[in-house]
Amino acid sequence: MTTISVGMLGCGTVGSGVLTLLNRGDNQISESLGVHFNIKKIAVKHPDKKRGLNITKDLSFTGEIENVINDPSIQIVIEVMGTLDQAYKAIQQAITNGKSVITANKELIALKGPQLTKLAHDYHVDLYYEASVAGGIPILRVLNESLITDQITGLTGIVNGTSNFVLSAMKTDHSSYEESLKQAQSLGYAEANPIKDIEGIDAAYKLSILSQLAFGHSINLKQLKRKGIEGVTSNDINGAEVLGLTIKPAVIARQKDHELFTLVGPVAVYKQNPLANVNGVENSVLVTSTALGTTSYSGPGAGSEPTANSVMSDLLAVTKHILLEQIGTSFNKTTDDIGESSLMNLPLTYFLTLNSFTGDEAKISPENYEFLKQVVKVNHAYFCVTKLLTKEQKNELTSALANGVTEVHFYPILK
Ligand SMILES: NC(=O)C1=CN([C@@H]2O[C@H](COP(=O)(O)OP(=O)(O)OC[C@H]3O[C@@H](n4cnc5c(N)ncnc54)[C@H](OP(=O)(O)O)[C@@H]3O)[C@@H](O)[C@H]2O)C=CC1
Ligand SMILES: N[C@@H](CC=O)C(=O)O
Repeated sequence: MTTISVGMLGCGTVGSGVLTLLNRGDNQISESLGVHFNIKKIAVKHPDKKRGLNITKDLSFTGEIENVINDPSIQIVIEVMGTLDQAYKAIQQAITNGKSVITANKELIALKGPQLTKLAHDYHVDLYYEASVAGGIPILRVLNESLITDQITGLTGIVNGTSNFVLSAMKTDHSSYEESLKQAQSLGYAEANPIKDIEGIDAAYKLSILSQLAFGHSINLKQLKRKGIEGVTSNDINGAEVLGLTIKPAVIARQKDHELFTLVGPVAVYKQNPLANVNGVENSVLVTSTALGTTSYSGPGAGSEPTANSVMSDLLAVTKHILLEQIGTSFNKTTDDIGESSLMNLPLTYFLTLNSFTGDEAKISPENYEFLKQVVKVNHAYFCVTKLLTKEQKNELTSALANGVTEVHFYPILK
């Protein structure tokens, strides 16, 4: 039996899930791989906190990250604490100390992934981050292994469990936005700062990581236009339903020639779109590629054990490399020169909700507004579907409506 010493940074929602799965899978791992994992040290912020872990083994907690990353007996470091600068420094140090690293930290990988990949390559250690996108769905392995020889032309997905949970609860249970978000937080789905979930920041990080693997291109997050779900109202959700649509928090990247068209924000989807039925904390990624056409990958996008399962699959991948002396691989592709543009620059159809009338609301009809295709009135709100509009036509419609309506919400419609 080979013993591999592992150090962990963090023992919250994901970290405790990793310990549970390690404990549960101990015998199976020993039997199939002949390996026993020794969790040597766990660095946390509050080492004396009572954790209620359902684990028989003695665990050694420390308040010092250095005690983990500088321990010469530790071969693999699992980073599940979050943060950007601290995690970056810790992982750099762990790698230069010759340790392979597994992380669930999407912010870090989206912003510093290429640098860490290069460092891991230079130091001949592994760097894996399956848990950083779509929680329990093994989407990075699919992109990096199963589709490695295919040409990916587009990605469309729901990759933030918290946002999807909130919009689903507002639609199905008629819960308020605030209640649903609190529930997502108590279930361990939300980020330490939930603004990252609801403002689309977390989804943008994940789109950037997906894009690194699918297109070899790191999205410029400073220039990326993104929207969150904070502006989505119950009125919008109910109005969409009247027209057979559902509002979903989406990410999109479509490659056309040398341009990547991106979107991060709420969209409206018809019932036949597979994303319409992805509810609660579920995530889904639809990948369009030349050989396969469109394939879909769905599952729990956040939460303790689903995310820990992705960490475990990375842990076993690194372990196999250690056993076979093949250490020194990562999820990565070389970056090339692709331009970026907003998907909103392409012609799209939109779902709109109109409220708070200051003019003659009876005028809202396809007869009076040439760009509107369908209009339904419910009490004092109007719900509309537009024709296919260029960006200029959309702006024209917005200005025309500005005369009589003080609140207009636009959602791109995905077929
Ligand atoms: N929750 C989820 O569903 C998912 C989370 N992720 C990512 O996984 C990572 C962890 O998330 P999650 O488990 O939810 O977070 P939690 O807030 O539940 O846990 C964070 C853990 O890290 C420890 N920690 C925080 N800061 C420090 C520090 N400066 N030094 C040492 N330890 C520290 C905390 O210590 P203490 O316990 O003492 O406070 C805690 O144990 C994040 O990067 C997150 O984005 C990825 C996919 C899904
Ligand atoms: N906060 C994230 C956690 C997983 O990445 C989410 O809600 O998706």
